[in-house]
Amino acid sequence: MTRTDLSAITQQTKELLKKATDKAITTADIEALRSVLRFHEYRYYVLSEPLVSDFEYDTLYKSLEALEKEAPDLVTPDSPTQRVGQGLTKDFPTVPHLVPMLSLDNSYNADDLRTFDKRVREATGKEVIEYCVEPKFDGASISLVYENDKLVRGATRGDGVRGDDITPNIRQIRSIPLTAAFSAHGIHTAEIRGEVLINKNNFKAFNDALIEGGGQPLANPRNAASGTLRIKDPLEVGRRKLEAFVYHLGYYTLIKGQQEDFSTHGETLKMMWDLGFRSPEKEKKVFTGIDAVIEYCNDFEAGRDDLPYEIDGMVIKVNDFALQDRLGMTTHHPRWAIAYKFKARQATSKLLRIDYQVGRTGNIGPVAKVEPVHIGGVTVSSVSLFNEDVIREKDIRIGDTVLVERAGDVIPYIVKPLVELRDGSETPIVFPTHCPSCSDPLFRPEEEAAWRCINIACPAQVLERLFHFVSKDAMDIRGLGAANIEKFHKLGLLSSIPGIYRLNFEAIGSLEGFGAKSVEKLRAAIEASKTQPLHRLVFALGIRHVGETMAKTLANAVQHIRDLAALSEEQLMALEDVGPKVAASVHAFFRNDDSLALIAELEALGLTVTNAPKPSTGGSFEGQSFLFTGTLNRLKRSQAEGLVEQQGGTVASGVSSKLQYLVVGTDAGSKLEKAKKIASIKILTEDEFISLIGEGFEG
Ligand SMILES: NC(=O)c1ccc[n+]([C@@H]2O[C@H](COP(=O)([O-])OP(=O)(O)OC[C@H]3O[C@@H](n4cnc5c(N)ncnc54)[C@H](O)[C@@H]3O)[C@@H](O)[C@H]2O)c1
Repeated sequence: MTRTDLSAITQQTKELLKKATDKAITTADIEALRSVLRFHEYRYYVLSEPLVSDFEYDTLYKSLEALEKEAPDLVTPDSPTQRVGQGLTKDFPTVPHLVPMLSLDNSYNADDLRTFDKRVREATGKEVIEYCVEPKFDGASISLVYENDKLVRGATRGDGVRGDDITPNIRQIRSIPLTAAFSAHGIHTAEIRGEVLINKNNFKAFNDALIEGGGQPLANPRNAASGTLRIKDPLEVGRRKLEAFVYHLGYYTLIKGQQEDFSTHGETLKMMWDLGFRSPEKEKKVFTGIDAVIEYCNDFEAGRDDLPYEIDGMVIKVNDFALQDRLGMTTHHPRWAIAYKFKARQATSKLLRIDYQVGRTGNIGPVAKVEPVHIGGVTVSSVSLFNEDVIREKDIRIGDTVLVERAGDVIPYIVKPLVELRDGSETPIVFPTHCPSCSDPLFRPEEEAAWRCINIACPAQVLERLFHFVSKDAMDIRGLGAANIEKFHKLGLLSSIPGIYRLNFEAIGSLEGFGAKSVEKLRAAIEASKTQPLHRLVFALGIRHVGETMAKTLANAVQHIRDLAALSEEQLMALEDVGPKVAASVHAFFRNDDSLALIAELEALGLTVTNAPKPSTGGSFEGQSFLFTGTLNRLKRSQAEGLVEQQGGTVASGVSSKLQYLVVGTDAGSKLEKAKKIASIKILTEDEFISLIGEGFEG
């Protein structure tokens, strides 16, 4: 496809989207809609490089569906509504599915689900329907055929009728059993459906390795899973640690004289779980009536980010097989099921300009300003680009249409520019040579990705250092937020960290918006911060490469903060998890006269600069250290660590002979291997850890 074709079809997509939003689409648009949808399906299924968001695709798809409903004579057999996406490659032999692998109808809100329920009730003549609700796994669909209890074939969904035969790759996925006793349920041949996924941790590790090797990271775990299934090297597939959930018994034949022992979808999920598959048996719930279904979908969406794998919605299925048969299917989807899609996480937008932010250590962070776009329930208009290398590697230009992703708590980022959509008006990004705040020339130290301003009096840096010092995880001074710091700085009331402890409260009291009460609160918060434990002060100083955990390691190693100045780089490196980079940075900080003067000043102002022995908390973990590895399923990592600290224990940063407990979640890696070699370390599962906490736990 040439660039002109591409820009024509993009233009056409935009026009149709606008018409769809304005409800101005007519049957005259039907052919254009079809060809545009076919084009985007090819980009999505075959190239794994979509040019529009799923929501935009679905909007056009729904418009076509509505038009065809209005004018059934205009439906053609090759219409996108009459088939599922094209996903056949030329790399594998193809095999027919025993029954077609269809898509799902989509819903986006409670009203859509109520309409679906109404339709089902009307078609079946039932007053209430029993539904089985389960997560919609966001990976690549597969079909597995078992004969005489043996896995004989694994295929992709392909075009829904035929799929790529990828049996050798499928055999590498450990959660897919090679034998499963279907015969115990009277079944001779079974075709089951599932989704292949790569969990978030493995995806991250995989992308990190790609980046390290100089490659481009993959956009999301779904692309990673579907791409991996199609590589022609089964051992490499095995190394990528794919996982599979199976969620549907699509077809089966019975052994002569036998009878099936299930009559609902929920029962088959349990059966597959008992046969050794990973089915959503633990996640599924069966409800009578749609209201409880809606509530469960909302609850699941709220907890989506805590799952170790990606889901993009829920699937609601009529539970009773007899009712499913009565409802039947269209050429595109079964009428007895619907997907409830969560809010989208990706969208396209236009890159308008780059702003440059000065960090507290003088690093210059480019921030892309994009046309405001809704992603995952929030409006995104600023996206960090981290450093100049990211811009160069991704070849991002002003005026580009960019694919923006925002997943859960993760800050939004630019996946890539859509190079195909360039029309020549885009301009390369020219990195500044001088600090945008103080105009000093910028430096880029060797082996670093960031340009820096090294003027420590640079106003932007002063502000950032103050923001960091008072922040929640540092000295936690409430009432001294960014807006107040900026205001006081502007008025000349605050220009350095010690200045916080010398604030002129009288002057502040006379400012607009500050009553006697708020001034008193601020004074009390500042006063209280003086007794924060030493590790918070170490963190608050904003030493490069020293995060919260490292600050604890450093603070625990000394009596007085000044003692850190006496440690050589070698001595620092002997501390847990301190590498050469951290050691060099800490050493440089404490050998600097300005830093020592700052510490002396803070000590004179009454801040805690010594490491007082911790009073006994009487907690049951007193004196014990814990480390967590792998993905926890019941607790969030931060929650688990908090529980340890609450009980008087400490959280270690690595495996060593000083560690007492290693708590192991799913997919634990090298830490577990290392810990197994040290006999004194007790290895606990998450459940064992929770029972150790005992009755205090209410999670
Ligand atoms: N952005 C684009 O350009 C573009 C292009 C084409 C398609 N799409 C997206 O893809 C969607 C269509 O893709 P699709 O046909 O794969 O449909 P889908 O992804 O919306 O839903 C169907 C699929 O869900 C999967 N699934 C996961 N968990 C399941 C469970 N528990 N039970 C049943 N199925 C489960 C199955 O693989 C099934 O094939 C569109 O709605 C659109 O959002 C986007």
